[in-house]
Amino acid sequence: MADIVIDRVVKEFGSFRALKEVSLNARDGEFVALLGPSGCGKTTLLRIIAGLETQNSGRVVIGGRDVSELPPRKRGLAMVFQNYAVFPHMTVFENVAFGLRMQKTSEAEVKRKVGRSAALLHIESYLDRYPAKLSGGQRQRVAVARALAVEPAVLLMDEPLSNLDALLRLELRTELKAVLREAGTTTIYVTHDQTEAMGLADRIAVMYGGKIEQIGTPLEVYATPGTRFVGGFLGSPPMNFIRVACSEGAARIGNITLPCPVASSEMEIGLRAEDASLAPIGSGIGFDVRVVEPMGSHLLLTGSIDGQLTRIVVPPTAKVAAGERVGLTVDPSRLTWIDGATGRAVVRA
Ligand SMILES: Nc1ncnc2c1ncn2[C@@H]1O[C@H](COP(=O)(O)OP(=O)(O)OP(=O)(O)O)[C@@H](O)[C@H]1O
Repeated sequence: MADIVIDRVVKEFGSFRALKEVSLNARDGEFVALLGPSGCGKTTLLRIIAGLETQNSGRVVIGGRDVSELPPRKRGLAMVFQNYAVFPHMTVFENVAFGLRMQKTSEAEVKRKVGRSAALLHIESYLDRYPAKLSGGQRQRVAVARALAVEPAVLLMDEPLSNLDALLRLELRTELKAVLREAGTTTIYVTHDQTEAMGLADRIAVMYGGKIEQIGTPLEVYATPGTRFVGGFLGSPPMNFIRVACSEGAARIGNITLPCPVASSEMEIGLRAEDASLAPIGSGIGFDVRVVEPMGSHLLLTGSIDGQLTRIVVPPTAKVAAGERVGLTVDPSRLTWIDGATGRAVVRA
């Protein structure tokens, strides 16, 4: 069993608190993505799990063993970082074999495990080459193959795909997911790329300002954000937030009335761009279209509801022009109600 428990970890750099009592559990074999904007503490948390950084307080427990005081090599984990750290003076074979040789694995076993790992990452055909003769994507595959060759119970990855071009990133992402699922490796993966986190992870921990804002499956964090930050960080375009006042159990938005979950003068309605559709002429919430962008699979409409910036997506064949006022229909059950004062989603009673 290689579950990971991060228990109330605090990290300070001088007087700056980079991690504020962060707790997180990853189950055996689970893939957890740490997602958040630059500076939110993702890398610091990963480095603490790895043992490359020491926390001020809190514990890291891997597979039931408290590793908080152990050096990295004694924690039973493998790591892959973004600047593909392959050794230039070693062939691809020797690079992949590196961890196995450190463990004094027999030659026959080295051959078998390198072969298996290389096959998983599709690098068998260049095992004899040196890294200088490889593309960035191939080098990154070598780094991942090396990490997997030792069959780690826990794999830590920090933006491992960020140096690759978009197509290669997509290809390697898909492979990584399949390979890690097959191997049953518990993985913690740092990224600021929401598509990567959504595509790869069993659960996403969304971080902000040294804290975990929310943790859940990709669908949970996307469809039911717990805070304004999470709703705004996930999704492209991000969730819309429209300020409304709730009185006597109802809020007015555009020219329609919606039932309010709580009585508060300061509420925001979180509306996903794809959760609004065009209403028959003369009905729905008034939406003033300012810009129409044809994106191929859909039209992105930027405009305003009650003077507040709103972006929605509609089918590519929709007849909408900039400067028009159209009506929108929304499904009230898909709206997120945010308390404007706290930024937290309101759970309906
Ligand atoms: N060695 C250090 N000394 C001082 N401050 C640090 C140190 N390492 C990180 N920090 C600060 O801690 C905060 C968190 O940094 P961290 O690298 O964990 O963020 P991140 O979420 O991984 O960001 P990015 O995506 O940009 O790598 C940042 O404000 C950073 O400036």
